[in-house]
Amino acid sequence: MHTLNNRSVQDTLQRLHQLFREQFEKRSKESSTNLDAYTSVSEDEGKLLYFLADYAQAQNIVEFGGSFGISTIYLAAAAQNNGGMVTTTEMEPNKVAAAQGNLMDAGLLEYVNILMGDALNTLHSAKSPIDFVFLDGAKELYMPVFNILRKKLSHRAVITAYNADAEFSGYFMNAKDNFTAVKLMEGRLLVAYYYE
Ligand SMILES: C[S@@+](CC[C@H](N)C(=O)[O-])C[C@H]1O[C@@H](n2cnc3c(N)ncnc32)[C@H](O)[C@@H]1O
Repeated sequence: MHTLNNRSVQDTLQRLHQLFREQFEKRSKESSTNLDAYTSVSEDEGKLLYFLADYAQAQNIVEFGGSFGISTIYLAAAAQNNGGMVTTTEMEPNKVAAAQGNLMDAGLLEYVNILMGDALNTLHSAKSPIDFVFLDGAKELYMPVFNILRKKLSHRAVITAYNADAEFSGYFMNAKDNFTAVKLMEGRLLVAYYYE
């Protein structure tokens, strides 16, 4: 059975998606609020990440920007299927604590290593080879973060990035030698496939 279909995983995801929908609607009425804290992948986007990571048989998955752990749950479900682990990064301690609780509720905490702090510092400790990358932290850091990881990519790594800016997307869409890339989910999700 798919790990994603486990009762504990589904109950936790449904609770969190519902909470985020409510918080997003409430906060979007307060124009001064930074909505980043209330944004996560949607259910369809999370499922797509799960499908990709699972089908790639990814064992070593790295995430930039774990927040409260919604996307991390989808990735960790794939990691469990493949006997692997997710290394995720989050700079805000309150979010790390919340993510730990949410991953525990989903029954997936043992498949996740959370690096607390600035990913530009913490990700140097990421182990190689990396099979799957999901970038969803500060958009201007996608390229510096990717540059930390690129020497550790496995032969057929999959790189995914949420709401990447034109410069980052352009690099992958045009880097024809080693990458082939596509934008999915109305352009929100860049998926690049590395071939060494
Ligand atoms: C949009 S949220 C991530 C949402 C999450 N991926 C999901 O779908 O559930 C972006 C997160 O990246 C974190 N972040 C931004 N810059 C970071 C950095 N340099 N290092 C670590 N985390 C960072 C923020 O604190 C925030 O929680």
